[in-house]
Amino acid sequence: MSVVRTRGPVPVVLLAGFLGAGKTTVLNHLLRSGSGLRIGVVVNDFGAVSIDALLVSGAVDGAVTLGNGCICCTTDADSLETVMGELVKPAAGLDVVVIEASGLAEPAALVRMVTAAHTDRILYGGLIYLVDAEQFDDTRARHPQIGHHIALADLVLVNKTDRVSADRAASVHETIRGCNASAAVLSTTHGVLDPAMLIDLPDTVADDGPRQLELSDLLAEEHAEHDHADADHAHLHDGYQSVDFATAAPLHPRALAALLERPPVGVYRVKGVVFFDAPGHRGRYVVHGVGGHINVTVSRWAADEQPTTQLTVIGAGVDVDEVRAALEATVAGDRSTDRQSMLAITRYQQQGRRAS
Ligand SMILES: Nc1nc2c(ncn2[C@@H]2O[C@H](COP(=O)(O)OP(=O)(O)OP(=O)(O)O)[C@@H](O)[C@H]2O)c(=O)[nH]1
Repeated sequence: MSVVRTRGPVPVVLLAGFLGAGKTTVLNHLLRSGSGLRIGVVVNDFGAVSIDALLVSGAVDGAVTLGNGCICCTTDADSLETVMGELVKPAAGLDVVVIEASGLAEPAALVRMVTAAHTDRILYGGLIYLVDAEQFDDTRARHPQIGHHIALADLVLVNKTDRVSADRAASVHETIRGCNASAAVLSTTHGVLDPAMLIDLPDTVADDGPRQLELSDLLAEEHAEHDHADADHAHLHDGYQSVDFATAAPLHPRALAALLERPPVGVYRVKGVVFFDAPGHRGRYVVHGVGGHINVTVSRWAADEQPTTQLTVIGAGVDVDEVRAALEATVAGDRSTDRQSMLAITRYQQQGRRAS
């Protein structure tokens, strides 16, 4: 499908949602969809190292990483504004900029940063909020403030509907409707979203329409409640820790599988790129662990890419030293890696198999 190029200000769309909901998957789908839309990308990760930058498709017109923690707090508004300013310059020739927030970012803070950007080249293009259909109830029970995040969204994607029954999906839609009666709510699988939605989010692009008024009300309300620092409005990332791990040494597949299958207490998310030195398995393995599901894909290393491992582990109340030790224990060292031991990892190449 081809998309008509926008003129004038460039819409900046926020893509948010809890850890592992599928934000990078959506982004990669949009980038590979062949829509003709030129998409600039800003990625932000909770950890100091941006794994998402490694996982975003190579075919990006403009990609910038904002590292060192959630954009909503640690990265200052000025650097985001500078990055957006560069991407929306006419010379960049972009039709839309998508900011993929970290899975623990506060959407309200991000919306404020984009709407406050002082340039007439930037148009706030709206908030796309993803939820993981299977994990939604549990996540919301742990983090009630997710209801406030959904309230700010223009489009809510109920992703991973392949993992739930139609009734479950309908019940998630109903809960979302209870949080936000005006947003469009769509079910998706593997983040398949029509790229045209990016420049035509419902009720977002009008400068002075009712949704804009509603948005400022919501932001003001969010701000006021935030000041009260009640439990609901603690930042999502409060209490979460991340541990980054990088090594040029190959990992041992069984040791990594053990970490993914039985992660240290509190770990919710593991993601990264992994190098094994097994015959026939020297490719670029991308591994994901999200709330008990493990998924592995393999591709070739780029010609200029040095095979190395980079992993990030994120969890609440984790013992950082224990996680670091568990990560270090995945290095193969003297252990030999044969085809047989690779089965411990390749069995998860089947989409989203549960750890067993
Ligand atoms: N079964 C299934 N798996 C999915 C779907 N969408 C994404 N995934 C998988 O979910 C895992 C996490 O996806 P990501 O796109 O990395 O999630 P994310 O929201 O960017 O993660 P963070 O940036 O860590 O918050 C990956 O293994 C994806 O392949 C889906 O619709 N169905």
